[in-house]
Amino acid sequence: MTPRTDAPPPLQVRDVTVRFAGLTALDQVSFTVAPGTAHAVIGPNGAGKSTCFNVLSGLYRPASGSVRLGGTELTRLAPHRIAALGVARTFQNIVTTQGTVADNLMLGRHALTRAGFAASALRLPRAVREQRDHLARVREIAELTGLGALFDTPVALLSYGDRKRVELARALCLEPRVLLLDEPVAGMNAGERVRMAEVVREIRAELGLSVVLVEHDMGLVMRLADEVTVLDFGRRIAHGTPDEVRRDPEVLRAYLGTERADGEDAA
Ligand SMILES: Nc1ncnc2c1ncn2[C@@H]1O[C@H](COP(=O)(O)OP(=O)(O)OP(=O)(O)O)[C@@H](O)[C@H]1O
Repeated sequence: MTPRTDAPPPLQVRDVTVRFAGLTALDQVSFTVAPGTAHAVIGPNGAGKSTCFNVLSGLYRPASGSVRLGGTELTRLAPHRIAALGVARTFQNIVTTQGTVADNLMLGRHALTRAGFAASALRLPRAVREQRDHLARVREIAELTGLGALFDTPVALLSYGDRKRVELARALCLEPRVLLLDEPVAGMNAGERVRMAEVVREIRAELGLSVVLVEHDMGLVMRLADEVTVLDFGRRIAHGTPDEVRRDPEVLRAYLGTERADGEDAA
């Protein structure tokens, strides 16, 4: 019910390979997300970033390799089991259009609800108390993500940027120890991007969780990430701090003609 206070375990990705028919979408990819750090996975279109995220969250099962959260192997677990272990994700495309911000965040608490359906429906005292505690925590998460003033607003009335933050807040309602952010600023305007970057920084500082980020916005990646893994055609071609990867000749080559790894568009 209360926020998790223990440090997140390391997330270790080792030699992960994913094949679709004849195509190797991930080819023996390895990286480690150290506890409490922000780790970005970047690369040109088709590099394997989404495939990597889908492996981490249990939507895809790799042909070989392992993903371990602390001592627990994740690759054989269903997505809801992985979420229950404290790995929550957001999705690129917003699907939320129904209910208020509060309703959506309470849905994010579902997996943490102990009182059964019958107890809740009958409004038994334990269920009522649990519901009240969840609502209080959900309100805190709304404040933390800048949604406090919009708590009772229907999601359908929100701007795109605010709705993306509802998605983020809903993932936080699982009290994750590792947060997977799939293109968190895709489709946002400049102001919304800055706001989202601030929120991600704040939630990391406040909740001490690890963040794994897939993102095309290189400026955001360079500002937020402690470490960066660069994929190209399913292979890891570089790895290091933002400063190290932005100078890496392989990375510059991979991005040539698409975008530069230093956050500037290629001329
Ligand atoms: N379900 C699938 N079936 C077949 N091929 C797939 C599937 N998902 C991804 N691929 C292929 O695997 C490769 C990696 O795709 P992926 O979506 O992981 O790349 P990405 O780096 O996320 O790209 P983008 O930046 O364009 O989202 C691509 O060649 C893609 O066409």
